[in-house]
Amino acid sequence: MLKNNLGYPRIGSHRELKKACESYWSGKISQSQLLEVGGQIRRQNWLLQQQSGIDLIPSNDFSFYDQVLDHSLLIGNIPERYDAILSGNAANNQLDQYFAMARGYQKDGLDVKAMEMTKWYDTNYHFIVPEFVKNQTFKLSSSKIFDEFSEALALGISTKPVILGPVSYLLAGKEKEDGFKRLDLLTALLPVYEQIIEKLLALGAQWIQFDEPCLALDLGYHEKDALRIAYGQFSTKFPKLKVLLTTYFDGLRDNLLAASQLPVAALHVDLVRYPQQFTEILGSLKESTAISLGVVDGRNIWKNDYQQSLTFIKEAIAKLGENRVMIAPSCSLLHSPCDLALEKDEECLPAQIKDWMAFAKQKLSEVNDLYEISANGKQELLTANQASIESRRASALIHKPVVKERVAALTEADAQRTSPFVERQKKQKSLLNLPLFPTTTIGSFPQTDDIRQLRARYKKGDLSTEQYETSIEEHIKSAIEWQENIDLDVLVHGEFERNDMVEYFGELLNGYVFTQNGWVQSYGSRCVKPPIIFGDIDRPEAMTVRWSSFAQSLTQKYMKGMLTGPITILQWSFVRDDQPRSTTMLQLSLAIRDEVSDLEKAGIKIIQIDEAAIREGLPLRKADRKAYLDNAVRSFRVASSSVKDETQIHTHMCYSEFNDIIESIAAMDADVITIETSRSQMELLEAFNEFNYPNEIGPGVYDIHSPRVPTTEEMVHLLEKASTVLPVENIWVNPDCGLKTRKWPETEAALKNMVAAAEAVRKNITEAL
Ligand SMILES: Nc1nc2c(c(=O)[nH]1)N[C@@H](CNc1ccc(C(=O)N[C@@H](CCC(=O)N[C@@H](CCC(=O)N[C@@H](CCC(=O)O)C(=O)O)C(=O)O)C(=O)O)cc1)CN2
Ligand code: MET
Ligand SMILES: [Zn+2]
Repeated sequence: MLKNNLGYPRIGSHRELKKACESYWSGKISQSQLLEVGGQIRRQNWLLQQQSGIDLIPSNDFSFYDQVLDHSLLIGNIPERYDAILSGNAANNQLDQYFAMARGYQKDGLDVKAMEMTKWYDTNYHFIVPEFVKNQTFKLSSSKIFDEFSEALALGISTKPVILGPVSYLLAGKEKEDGFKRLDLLTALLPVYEQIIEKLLALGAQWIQFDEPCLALDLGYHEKDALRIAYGQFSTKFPKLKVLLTTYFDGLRDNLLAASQLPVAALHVDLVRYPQQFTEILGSLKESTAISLGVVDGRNIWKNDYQQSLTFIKEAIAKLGENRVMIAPSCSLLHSPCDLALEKDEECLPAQIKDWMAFAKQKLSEVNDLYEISANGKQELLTANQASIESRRASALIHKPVVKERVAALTEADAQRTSPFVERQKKQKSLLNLPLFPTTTIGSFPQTDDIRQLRARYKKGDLSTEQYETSIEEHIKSAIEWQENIDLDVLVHGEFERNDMVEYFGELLNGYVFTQNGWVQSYGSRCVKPPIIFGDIDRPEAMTVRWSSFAQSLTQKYMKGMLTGPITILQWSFVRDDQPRSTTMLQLSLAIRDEVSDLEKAGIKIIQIDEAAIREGLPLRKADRKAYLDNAVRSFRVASSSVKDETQIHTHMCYSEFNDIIESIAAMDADVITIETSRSQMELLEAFNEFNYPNEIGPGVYDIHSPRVPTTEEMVHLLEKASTVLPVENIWVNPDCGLKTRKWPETEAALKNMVAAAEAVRKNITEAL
């Protein structure tokens, strides 16, 4: 029985990789220093996994930015526009070209945009979307996967290289030209995979892990056929190769036969997300195929219930024999924080609650424990585990009857604004009196080192509350003056008091605990520290009113109140697994609803409730979507419907492919929605157009994930494009998302250009009339 791990967090337990990458990008360290940090992290991870008793230790799960982008380089899928990065006198090499693809490049007389980025399945991890053209060719173009295998081997560890499977890779990308389908490229792609396999086998690899998470999606005949062709071909050409095929994030369901009949040495399944089909899977495996049991949750932080996992392990052994069973986490541990042992602050995380948890490092031990219990009869490990599980189950900390009663008492009327949108719009237009194409931003302004240090010093106790709040007020004051100067129409306070749009609220709500070091990669060097919901949620006191009313008191212009909505708070927290997500979401809705009412009472006329993560939380399988969307819409409406008609409710969503959920977006009935659209050149608006989306929309006119400054002309162009599909009186002008990750100089330049673009478009329209 092998102990298998699919992937380990690569950020380093103190975010060493983040710090090194950002230092390299700003010219503070050399490339060789950056490479050295990468090497140290890999070494530590491999040794840790070895010490934890893992047999199948992954390599090539490390990445300086994103593993999908690494894969595009591996197979030589580099869009032509990035060729320029390597030529000329800039002395760039492949790593710089790689970062240019991820982040854009605007120096040495070059101006190249970043590639599109989007969410990886239903996670908060973002990948760089592969681009495909009609006569796409592929060519082995990076040695990373081989170098890392050799590097581990030099440490005495024979790893299992991890590679994104050809079908999931093709499906993750986008056609950039008409006249072909990306799956047609399989034939051109497979020879490069074969070269990779051949080289890895020559280096001594035994197992190769092929990730095919697309098996968790609704697949048609062509996709299943592509899997059959690819893995059929690998097994024919490489009889010695041991393929470990993985699927995760949902069950196989109707893809069971498509997966179980593939000629692979082992099939990994996610038994946390979808235990229902387990017996059926065991019964349908080919005789030569082993099963890797994904029993330890790679997506949440709760301690594994050994008793429950052991039932799977026992059943698998009984049916297949020990040699055909592996124990594993459900998916790559990329999505887990690194090490629970680093949490030492009882105020953030009380010992009693900490005892219920496991982070990546602890999850490796859990895999090992499960092995020790089932193979070596170490019952004491089971006894200790069951004591923790039982203490959580029976804990009085978790349950608050008043909260449960309030959720149970919610009515239809609680989820309903007073008047329909058309009437609200009239009242709002006459009250707010904004120009056509009103300009605004999404909420946050740059989180400078200054502000982070301020927060860090306050947390440490080096600053008094008064000193801290005075400094935050100064930041707000100068942000408001600054926005008035560049002549934005609707202002924001800048979110300087927030570490993160979800963590901040988690810290202010009951029912949450949080960590000091529980970082998880979101994209590139950006990490999040999801707060943890362990019990029933309520709001002890107003959370944002103090800052919003202070900000509003400084200006005649309208200030947007700024909240994170229930769907997003839930999606970006680690959630309890002892009640349905929809129940927790409604508890959050009520907390936000009370905050909305308090903001309105304090005189705030525009309130934005961010639902950045609505699309990300959408179930991967169509069959599950309606229930999710109904709950999500209801939750948003409960959060937003207490206000009078004149109060304008905004929402904001990022990375959204809305085509399939546009009805639900409309059903949320926000007066204004701001969305990400710029990297996809407003493609998205077609869905709003086709559906005749009635409410107001701010299609983002520039990409904030890149430091590149957009020109006025390109934003005018995007706004004109938007005007052809949307009624002009419904269009707002704003960036794609918040500006917290940007620096002030580029923010200033970009927003000035944006205001100029709005003015130009207004002028064109007036002249045309
Ligand atoms: N939860 C969440 N998910 C999201 C987003 C989001 O905003 N939040 N946005 C979308 C894109 N994803 C993003 C994810 C992270 C960040 C981001 O900026 N993260 C920050 C960390 C934010 C944070 O919590 N900062 C804390 C802690 C800061 C810190 O690093 N402190 C230093 C000490 C202070 C210093 O001297 O710098 C330390 O602990 O070492 C704070 O500001 O208070 C980062 O990686 O740099 C941005 C976008 C989608 N998903
Ligand atoms: N109000 C938030 C901000 O501007 C919304 C971000 S969505 C990831 O940062
Ligand atoms: Zn956003």
